[in-house]
Amino acid sequence: MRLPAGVLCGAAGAAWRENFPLRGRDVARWFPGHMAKGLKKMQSSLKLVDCIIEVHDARIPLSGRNPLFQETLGLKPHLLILNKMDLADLTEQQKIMQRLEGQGLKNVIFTNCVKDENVKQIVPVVTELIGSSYRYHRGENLEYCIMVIGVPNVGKSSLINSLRRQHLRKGKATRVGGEPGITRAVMSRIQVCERPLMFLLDTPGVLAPRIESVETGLKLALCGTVLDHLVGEETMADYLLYTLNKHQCFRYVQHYGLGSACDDIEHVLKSVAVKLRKTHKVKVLTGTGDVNVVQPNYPMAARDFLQTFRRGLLGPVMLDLDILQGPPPGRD
Ligand SMILES: Nc1nc2c(ncn2[C@@H]2O[C@H](COP(=O)(O)OP(=O)(O)OP(=O)(O)O)[C@@H](O)[C@H]2O)c(=O)[nH]1
Repeated sequence: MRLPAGVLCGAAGAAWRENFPLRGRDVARWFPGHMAKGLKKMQSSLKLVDCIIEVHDARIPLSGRNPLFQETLGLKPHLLILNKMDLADLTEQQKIMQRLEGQGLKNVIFTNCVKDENVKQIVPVVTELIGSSYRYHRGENLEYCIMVIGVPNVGKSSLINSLRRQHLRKGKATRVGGEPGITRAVMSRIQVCERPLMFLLDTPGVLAPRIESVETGLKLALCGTVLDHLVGEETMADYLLYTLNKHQCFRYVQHYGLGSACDDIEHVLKSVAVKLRKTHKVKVLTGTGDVNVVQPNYPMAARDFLQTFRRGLLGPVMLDLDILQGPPPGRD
């Protein structure tokens, strides 16, 4: 594993890396066939749709949304759901809302679809949005049809299931999974509410054909929207460590019993592997013959570090803090 230059280990407050050497594999071009097909089908079904709910991850409220959605589906009333709020540090929520408003996004709700938090706010907002728009193609039809869109793994299916629990007291209608790309069948039409009679169309997660930057790709990958092996788990673990240190989120130190915070991913993963007993013996040839050396299992340690983060056990984070702390667009 290559080590980043200028690594520092020490107590909280030490100087952390100012930037991340961007050496991820090309995340920027992951656009599998089912996504292209999905987007086409979504466009062709638009005439049936009264409103669009776009679900995105609350840890990256300002980056990683698919610009194709705006270009191709932007004709309908739009509600942005920032889901997984339980995993996000929302200290700067006001600033986030201001930035989104600057992008023309006025209807935004933060949710936790596992615990059904804030999900009850959605139907009234959608009803209001549709009421104030001209449903020229629907005439007297009193059914509401909403399309749920978003990049993979942000909780689109979970949102539909949560709405059903809240309004119909019914269980799962659509499959939920921890890996991106679970929903592949386009356009399952699912009832979520009786009054008003509301149906949601679940859609497959669609990433932009070109992600705007490698850093955005890494943030999307940390949130689980891109398959881990496409980026490389050890690169992602290093980006995670870099982010946690930069944001002074040192819960990982206690979680893994590290003694002190550290900016050296090799050192951290070694300690993680030892703690998890994920080590193996390798034969090393020396001048006096073969010697068995204990080697940490870096890939397994990296996987555990990522999964622990995604479960929220390393504390809430705001991966777009760099954007929030920078100048608003158009003022640099
Ligand atoms: N912590 C947390 N996890 C959530 C939340 N909502 C969904 N999840 C989890 O996120 C993962 C993905 O959820 P899905 O509902 O399958 O996401 P999706 O957007 O439909 O995924 P694709 O089908 O890949 O596009 C699952 O493991 C869910 O349990 C939330 O609010 N908080």
